[in-house]
Amino acid sequence: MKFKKLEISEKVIQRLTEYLSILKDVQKYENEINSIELSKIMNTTSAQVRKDLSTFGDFGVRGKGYDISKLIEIIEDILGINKVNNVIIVGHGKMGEMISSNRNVLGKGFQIVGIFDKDKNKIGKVVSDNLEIRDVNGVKEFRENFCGEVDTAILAVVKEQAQFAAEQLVKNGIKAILNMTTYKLELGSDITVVNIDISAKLQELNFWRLNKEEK
Ligand SMILES: NC(=O)c1ccc[n+]([C@@H]2O[C@H](COP(=O)([O-])OP(=O)(O)OC[C@H]3O[C@@H](n4cnc5c(N)ncnc54)[C@H](O)[C@@H]3O)[C@@H](O)[C@H]2O)c1
Repeated sequence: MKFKKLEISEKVIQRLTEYLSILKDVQKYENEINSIELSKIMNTTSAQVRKDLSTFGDFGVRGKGYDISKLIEIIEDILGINKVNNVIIVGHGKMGEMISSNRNVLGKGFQIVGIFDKDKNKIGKVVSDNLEIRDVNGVKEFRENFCGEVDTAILAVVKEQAQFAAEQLVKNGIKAILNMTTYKLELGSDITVVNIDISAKLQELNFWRLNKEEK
């Protein structure tokens, strides 16, 4: 089933990933959970939980709650992680290496199938899991010859190269970019971009730390 972006807010998807993580923990000792219990762990209201989950269908049983393993299955299906998604890393500096050398960072449903850089001194080097760093100019050929879809890239180039590198990726068929750079990419509306910025998150954290109300 396809969901229209306009109908679903980013926050709902963010919460969906949080529900999944909580459900996986709770599954270790419970088979069912109701919206009140889930809302307490999420620090939200039960109405919010019911509203979020009802965006995607009618999963709960009135008076009984949700079957946890079924709900996990449904959320994984919605997030498309019940199958393996192929991902390439573009830019294998400190950040790219941190990701490629620690596959756990990707979690369930994703595998790195290619690593690309423009640095001639890096190209040809074999890094974790026997993946060779390839020339970034070879993304198109790589995608065409790979047995499976490769639509997603993690962009970890220097900020100054971000827009150029992203445009090249799009020209070569990439449809979704996890943007690790702080550059605000401008790409067509058919391209999905999600930005990750640890520094911005720390600033946000700091604001809330400084403005925390005393209990
Ligand atoms: N998301 C975060 O929270 C976070 C944290 C730290 C750094 N960053 C950002 O991540 C990016 C990478 O940082 P780093 O410390 O790994 O930098 P780095 O200089 O160590 O590595 C950058 C790599 O990108 C390669 N590169 C440059 N232009 C390229 C292009 N057009 N195509 C392919 N490869 C190219 C370089 O050869 C190099 O290997 C930067 O934009 C940095 O600001 C993000």
